[in-house]
Amino acid sequence: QLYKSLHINHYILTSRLPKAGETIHGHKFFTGFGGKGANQCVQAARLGARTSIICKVRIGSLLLNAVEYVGQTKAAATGAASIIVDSEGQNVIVIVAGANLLLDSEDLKKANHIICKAKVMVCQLEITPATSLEALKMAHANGVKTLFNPAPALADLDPQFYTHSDIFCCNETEAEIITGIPVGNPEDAGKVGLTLLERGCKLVIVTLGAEGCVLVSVDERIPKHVPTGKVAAVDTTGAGDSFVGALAFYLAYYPHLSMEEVIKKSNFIASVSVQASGTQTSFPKRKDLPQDLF
Ligand SMILES: Nc1ncnc2c1ncn2[C@@H]1O[C@H](COP(=O)(O)OP(=O)(O)OP(=O)(O)O)[C@@H](O)[C@H]1O
Ligand SMILES: [K+]
Repeated sequence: QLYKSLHINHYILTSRLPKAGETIHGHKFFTGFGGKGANQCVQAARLGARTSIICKVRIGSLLLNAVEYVGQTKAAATGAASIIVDSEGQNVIVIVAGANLLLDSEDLKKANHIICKAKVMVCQLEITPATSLEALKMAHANGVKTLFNPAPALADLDPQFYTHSDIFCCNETEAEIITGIPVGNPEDAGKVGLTLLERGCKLVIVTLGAEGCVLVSVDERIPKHVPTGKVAAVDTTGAGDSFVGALAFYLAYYPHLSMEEVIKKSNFIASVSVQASGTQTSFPKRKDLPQDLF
């Protein structure tokens, strides 16, 4: 399984968010790895998947095990995000994509052997869209299943993303930016799914937070709402990445499960992540989950 994009996150916890021009004291600072690609990769790995990430960082900035292809550059800093969270769980985030945006065709060529032998490739939009698209095409040409998560969303997404994604998985906000259809319930999500099928998608999943997901595909054009169990959410940050990582894990290791079953299991795993704080810190490990998921 393959993923893209990596950030170093700097977290600051404060009692409230600062106003423009204001300096306040925070009570905690810590760093962690982030980036949608890295988060999704971590969730899949915690379920037992063998994963690789293709990314670019500043030369000498960090060494990662579990990373099979790391391009290095002097031209930009490693991607970074500053995340300030107040006592109510509200946050403000600034991301500097940095070296992630320098991942290019040359890097993909060097990683070709990894791409060809993957069962599933997962792409997001935290690297240059053209590079993501090229990676999807390379995977597709080699019979690798492609899972595309158009995050952060772009209004003018290249239409080739639709045809080169075996599975197109977005949340409500991304669905609205991409299709112009505001999503507030499963019915709206169904409309998004049908619109994306018209644009060339084969299978669309729209995630709906506590409502679970809606699934639409060329084989089953009637939108199917797959609800998730009720849980006491403490921090939903990272739920989307936990879901996508779980989805990739099941697609690679349980290819004969029905899509509905795969989504039910992925819903469950993401619902565990919302019951703990943080992003990667909240992603469950296989040994701590009910074994009938595997
Ligand atoms: N409150 C919740 N209760 C149970 N499951 C949840 C909840 N919120 C999210 N989930 C699970 O996580 C999946 C993804 O959530 P969501 O649609 O909110 O993604 P997202 O907006 O990309 O997440 P985020 O931006 O918070 O990381 C949902 O489909 C569901 O399975
Ligand atoms: K969480």
